[in-house]
Amino acid sequence: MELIIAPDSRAIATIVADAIAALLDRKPDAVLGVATGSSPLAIYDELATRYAAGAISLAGARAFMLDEYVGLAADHPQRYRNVIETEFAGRVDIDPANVQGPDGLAADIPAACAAYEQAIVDAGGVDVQILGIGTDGHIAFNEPGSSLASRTRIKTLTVQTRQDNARFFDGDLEQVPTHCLTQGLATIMSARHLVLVATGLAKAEAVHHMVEGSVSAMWPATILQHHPHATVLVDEAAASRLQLASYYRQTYESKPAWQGI
Ligand SMILES: N[C@@H]1[C@@H](O)[C@H](O)[C@@H](COP(=O)(O)O)O[C@@H]1O
Repeated sequence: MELIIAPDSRAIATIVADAIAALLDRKPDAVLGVATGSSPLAIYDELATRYAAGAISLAGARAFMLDEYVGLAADHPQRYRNVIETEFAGRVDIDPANVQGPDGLAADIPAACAAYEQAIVDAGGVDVQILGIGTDGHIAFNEPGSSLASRTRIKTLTVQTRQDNARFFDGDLEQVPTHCLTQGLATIMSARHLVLVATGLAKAEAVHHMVEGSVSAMWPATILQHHPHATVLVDEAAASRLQLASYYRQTYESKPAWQGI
């Protein structure tokens, strides 16, 4: 696992956008894994800026979403499909038909989850998966206790996650759905490169466990320790509980630029 401590989310976004631009250069039909939440927003801003400047094109790219709330109306602004359209897909030239997500309105949820897994396989797998992390260490919506071998399925959200996300629902916990569909931890682990972004003090404990704790379903993000190519980008606040912070800094500072992330 590579750990990068950067000054702020803009600096993080530049590093991640550089990696995505390099990927698109060598593979114009790259498969991106896109995440919701506030953590990836600066990355989407940076990609939109580079697209507007003519520096990158996502015309051939494909994208798969991590997760979706169950039961939110098709036009609900917090439906993750709509959030991804607003924050990412609608700001670049990706073909909307090439952006897929789990169907939180499916009548047959197990069938929809199986079909989603197959769609990712049929696309050749995800090249780079952008991830955030919940304060309880969840990735996508794999809450504590999630099987480390899980695939796309329905999950019950914890009260903590619903409270964390209530800010997107007028601060009203009752409006936050209780269930979601989410890629499983094994689904996420199948991506060729994982890029996890975390900023702010509220993430410091989860980041510490993810990077330096024991691998455990109680801190689902610890599964990244088993990935051969995982990059974790954090700001100073999110890094504040890391025991080996100075080692990570030295390692990144002495890394040749040509290596990228
Ligand atoms: N399902 C999403 C996760 O993918 C995201 O990582 C997490 C953290 O969100 P934020 O980046 O806003 O802190 O929120 C939600 O639970």
